[in-house]
Amino acid sequence: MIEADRVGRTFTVRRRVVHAVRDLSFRVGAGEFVACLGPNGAGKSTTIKMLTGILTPTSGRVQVAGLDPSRRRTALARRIGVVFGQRTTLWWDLPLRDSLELVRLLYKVDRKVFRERLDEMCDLLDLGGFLATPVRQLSLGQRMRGDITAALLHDPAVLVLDEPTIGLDVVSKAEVRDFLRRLNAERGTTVLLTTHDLGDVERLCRRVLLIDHGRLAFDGTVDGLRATAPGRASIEDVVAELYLRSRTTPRTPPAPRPAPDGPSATA
Ligand SMILES: Nc1ncnc2c1ncn2[C@@H]1O[C@H](COP(=O)(O)OP(=O)(O)OP(=O)(O)O)[C@@H](O)[C@H]1O
Repeated sequence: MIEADRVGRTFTVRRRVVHAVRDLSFRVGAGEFVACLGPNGAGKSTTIKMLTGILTPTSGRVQVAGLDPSRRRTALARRIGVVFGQRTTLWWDLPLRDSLELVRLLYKVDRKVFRERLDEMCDLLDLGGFLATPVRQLSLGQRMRGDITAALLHDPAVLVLDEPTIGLDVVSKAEVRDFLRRLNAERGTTVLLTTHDLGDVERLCRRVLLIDHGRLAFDGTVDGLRATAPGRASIEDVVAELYLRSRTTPRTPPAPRPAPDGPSATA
């Protein structure tokens, strides 16, 4: 369903080349629920942006739902839903209901289907109390529920979320997680999310991709991730150790230094 094959993305900032993502390869099958972890600046958002067609890779190949995201952005939009926790796709000054109606028009969702889905989302995400509220007046938790609804109105096969629980209180987090778990289990929607909240990982994901310095550092189960730092009590401790190791490990091996009295053989 999602495929990254030796993908790279660079940015040039004041003539300096930043390698945000390097040589990244992974596959996510239909119906999987996968978390993408990594320290700040590791390349997670850049990866998500390439998977959703916002950014074009500078090397390698990406396919999502059988499409090249940057070339088939419109076609892809019909197959995937995207939620950015730090930004809304809703219309700031419109009531949530009108904002969702605009999304319906954009995605050409049949009016009857829209009503059924909205009713369902109102039940599952408890939207009813604030459908008439302008988006700018919504709390972060309400806005997130609105954004998730907007991303799912066209019933996409894949849902990609960038930090969906950021800033949410414990109850809102639990509600969003419960909703995502059910979406994956009952509708079979493939879910890929980035997060710094390891509660999301423990409660939702069977598989973890760990990105470090733009490269894939781990791809496996949550238990497999724990096993990389034996003796650590919690998943937070495991991940903290991995991130600390990453800070102290050079990104590329240092060039061999010649011995003081000239180059030596294999010493
Ligand atoms: N538009 C851009 N222009 C220049 N550099 C960028 C741009 N976007 C990202 N970068 C750089 O690419 C690297 C990876 O950034 P990215 O946002 O993908 O990391 P991240 O893992 O999502 O981080 P965080 O967890 O802090 O959100 C960083 O060094 C960042 O500064």
